[in-house]
Amino acid sequence: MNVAIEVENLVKKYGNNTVLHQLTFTAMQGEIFALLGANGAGKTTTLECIEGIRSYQEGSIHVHGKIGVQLQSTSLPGSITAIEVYKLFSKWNKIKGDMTLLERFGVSDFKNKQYKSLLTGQKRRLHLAIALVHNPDIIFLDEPTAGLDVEGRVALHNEIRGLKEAGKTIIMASHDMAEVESLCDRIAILREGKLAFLGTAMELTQTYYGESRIIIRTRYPFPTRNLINSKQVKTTENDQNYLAVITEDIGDALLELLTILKELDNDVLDIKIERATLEQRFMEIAKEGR
Ligand SMILES: Nc1ncnc2c1ncn2[C@@H]1O[C@H](COP(=O)(O)OP(=O)(O)OP(=O)(O)O)[C@@H](O)[C@H]1O
Repeated sequence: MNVAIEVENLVKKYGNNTVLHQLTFTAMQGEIFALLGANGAGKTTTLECIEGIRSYQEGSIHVHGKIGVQLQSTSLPGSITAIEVYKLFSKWNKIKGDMTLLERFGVSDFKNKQYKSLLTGQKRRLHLAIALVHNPDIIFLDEPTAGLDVEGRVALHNEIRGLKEAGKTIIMASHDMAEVESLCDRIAILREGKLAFLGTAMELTQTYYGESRIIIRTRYPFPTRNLINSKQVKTTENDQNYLAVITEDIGDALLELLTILKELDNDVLDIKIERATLEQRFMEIAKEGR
């Protein structure tokens, strides 16, 4: 896999306020890469530095390919029609706009409507068509499905997957963890302008000192006094034949629980393990930086 974007030791200051501190990461060609962080963490600043519309003080950025940027909803005049917007951007890119893109994103259905009267989903589809007009290699999406209904969301997610299949690199900022989990190959989490996490969604929920919950249903009640000296089990909830324990080590805790149950000649009827969700993990890293 080839590199699409290389950001190395990026430092950005607004006046005396340093908002990006030696930021380093790489996005690969053909991956969907999420840039996450709490408000003010530096996502927009990072994207704008990569897009080349913001200067920075130190470090380097290398972008390997043509970029396309999805506009924010407020960026266009209200009286212009959808087709005029599309032609304007085609002209700006010195190309004859590919009208099949309008069909593909359903823009043709509302091409003569004024921008101000478009629904949120229509605006997003138009913005995506504009971002793709010059057939870019790397596409920047900012909250691509915010404000869309379920149907619009699913349709747009399929389009984004289609772009990836066509070999495009997608860099997206999103606050929607379900969207990030289902779409993105890798996630970078910024906290106060520093990289707090870089990896897959799976790594984000699995690797960690995070706590998990083991819930066991047994044939007979489980006397919790058996767990008083346990190193693995932090807290327990016990209700007749249900036992729920919190642990940082699922393997050892499970082994210990099953051994005790065996000794007591108690049967296990069901075991359920609940891990931290992506949302919980994101909150921990983005807010506390653990
Ligand atoms: N034009 C500017 N002038 C001065 N400070 C700025 C400017 N733009 C952003 N900042 C500051 O830089 C920091 C990072 O802001 P940025 O908008 O990049 O964060 P963000 O993660 O995109 O936040 P959000 O999720 O709210 O969009 C914040 O402290 C913000 O106040």
